[in-house]
Amino acid sequence: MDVEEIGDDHLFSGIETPLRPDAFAMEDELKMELIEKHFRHIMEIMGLDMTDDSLKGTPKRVAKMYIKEVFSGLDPKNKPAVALFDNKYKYNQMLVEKDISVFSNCEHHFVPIYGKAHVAYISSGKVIGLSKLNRIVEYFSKRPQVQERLTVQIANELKQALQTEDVAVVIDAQHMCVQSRGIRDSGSSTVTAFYGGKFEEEATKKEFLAYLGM
Ligand SMILES: Nc1nc2c(ncn2[C@@H]2O[C@H](COP(=O)(O)OP(=O)(O)OP(=O)(O)O)[C@@H](O)[C@H]2O)c(=O)[nH]1
Ligand SMILES: [Zn+2]
Repeated sequence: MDVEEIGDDHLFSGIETPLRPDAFAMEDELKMELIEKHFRHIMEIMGLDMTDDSLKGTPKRVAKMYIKEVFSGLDPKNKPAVALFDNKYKYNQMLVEKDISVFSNCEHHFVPIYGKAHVAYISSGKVIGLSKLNRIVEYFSKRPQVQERLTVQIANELKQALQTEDVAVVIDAQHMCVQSRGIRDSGSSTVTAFYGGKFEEEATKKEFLAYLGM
């Protein structure tokens, strides 16, 4: 999609998540206290009885969920450590990690995006532990996201971690903002893809997609 064409460049600006330079100047504890306070205010505005047993803990739960769980990937201190190992097995073919669960949130509506990511790379002489592929997907998912940016952020991190251009990422996900509200199309899903280096070659791309049954 061309930014110029849609004429709404604030919606789709750049590969980096738009964060202010002072994004982490405030301690997590204080962030949670403030989110709790403001979320309670939102619930009060909606007329909810905040003395109700089931509701009164919700602002605190939401604050903890935002900072420690679903948006914890905003903070670089939560980035997974990825150790590189020598490719002593001399495995020089494609490695595909498929069906990695994606749980993210749409940055336009703050409702879930969920689906599967499939990532692949061809070793340049180094390998990483398999679970690190899943962890990289998880880290970038735990941000307010658009699927295009999520795809590119994962690909860039894989390139950097694995010291190769030969990486591919496909994400197939469902957006609750499309399914449960707005257009309310519960049958559609969104597929995005990144192909770098050798994956831009037709045969390599085809092999990767064949492993995915695509
Ligand atoms: N490209 C892209 N768009 C997304 C993603 N997630 C949500 N959107 C879309 O972002 C757009 C936001 O557009 P707006 O018109 O400002 O929002 P809205 O009035 O709530 O739009 P409707 O969803 O059509 O009711 C919507 O079309 C969403 O479907 C994403 O990951 N990528
Ligand atoms: Zn949305």
